[in-house]
Amino acid sequence: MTCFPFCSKVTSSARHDPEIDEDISGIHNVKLYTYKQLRNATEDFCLANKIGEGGFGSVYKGRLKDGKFAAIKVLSAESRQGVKEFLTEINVISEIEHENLVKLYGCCVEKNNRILVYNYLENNSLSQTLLGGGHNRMYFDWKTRSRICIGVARGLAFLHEEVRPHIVHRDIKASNILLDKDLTPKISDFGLAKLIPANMTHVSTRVAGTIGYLAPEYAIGGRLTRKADIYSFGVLLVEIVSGRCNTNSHLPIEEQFLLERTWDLYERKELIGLVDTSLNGEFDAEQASNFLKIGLLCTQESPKLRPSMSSVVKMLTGRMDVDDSKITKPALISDFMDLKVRRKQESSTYNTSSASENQDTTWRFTAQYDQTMQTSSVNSALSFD
Ligand SMILES: Nc1ncnc2c1ncn2[C@@H]1O[C@H](COP(=O)(O)OP(=O)(O)OP(=O)(O)O)[C@@H](O)[C@H]1O
Repeated sequence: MTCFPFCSKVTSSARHDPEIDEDISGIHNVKLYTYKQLRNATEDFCLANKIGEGGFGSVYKGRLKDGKFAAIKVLSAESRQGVKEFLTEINVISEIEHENLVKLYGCCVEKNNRILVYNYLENNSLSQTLLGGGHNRMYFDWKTRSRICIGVARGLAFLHEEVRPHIVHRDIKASNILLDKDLTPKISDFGLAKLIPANMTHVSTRVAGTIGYLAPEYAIGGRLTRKADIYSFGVLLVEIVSGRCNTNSHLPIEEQFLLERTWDLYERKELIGLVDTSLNGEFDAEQASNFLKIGLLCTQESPKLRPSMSSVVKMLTGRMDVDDSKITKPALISDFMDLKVRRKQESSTYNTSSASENQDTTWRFTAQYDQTMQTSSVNSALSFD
């Protein structure tokens, strides 16, 4: 079991650098790199080494002094909100280690620079390689897909049940699942993560996450429990089996929303028709059908009915039966209200503007939410009719 809070030791030659400001006091037990070290690692942050662009800045591939490759995420100077997430990310993942979580090597806090340094993962994100239509697209056979689903479930079960206090990730989605050289999945991007104290069943929070993956009770009520992550995982699971994004406006209307489509096929006992046709029928039909049912169990309207992540792992690995009789209709945000969301280009990764038409249909927002407010006063990028 891994426990918070962490000890407050900062390890680095940079700790005596007078230019490091008070942000450092919020950082515990993390290796600190100097800006110069990271500039050398990335050949002065040259464009050729840029491997991605996220909501909060650019990501470069670099080689550290010890010879290890690293993904170096430079927070953009304008990103005020990003600074908070920078500290969250550091404090959440610096002490935890798991095969299915991205590893943070350290960070840099110097003058205005805020930089995170991770282990470099060779095979990009699931949104690029499995769901994307660009040059990063890869073929995933059934065995690899099932291994990825189980790996992500194990990583999430670890965050939810083994770490104290429990961690809710809040942004489980295909672009936050990175793959190493063996296609082992690693959950990344802990900038929105929340710690749930042991004596609390939920925390009330400003809503953040990505539409399409967001549990309606959390999106609407701001009530955050681990079940919100389990909902997002259920959406991701169905995406991996079907090889398509949760929303695709290019499809006929009745097929645009993946969960609706899944429920429809489930009711017609035709669930297997959802499995990715690019597999050319080469998959374990019983396992694929079970995975889709687990996706439905995870996305049910009542959070209480959704299984815990450890049960999900057991079901995915065949150590627990998938009980059909427990499946109820998924919670669809569109059932609750008509959402108008200002569209923001989703984390378009560098050099992959053509990566995926499907990716364009993912929406991301961060909404201020106060429990005393009416939903109509939710501000920012999300508004309700
Ligand atoms: N550890 C890593 N190893 C290899 N590539 C990485 C790593 N971390 C990030 N990347 C690349 O950088 C891209 C951007 O990552 P980042 O986490 O900044 O944003 P995102 O998750 O794609 O988007 P958003 O910030 O909107 O959630 C990723 O899609 C991936 O291609």
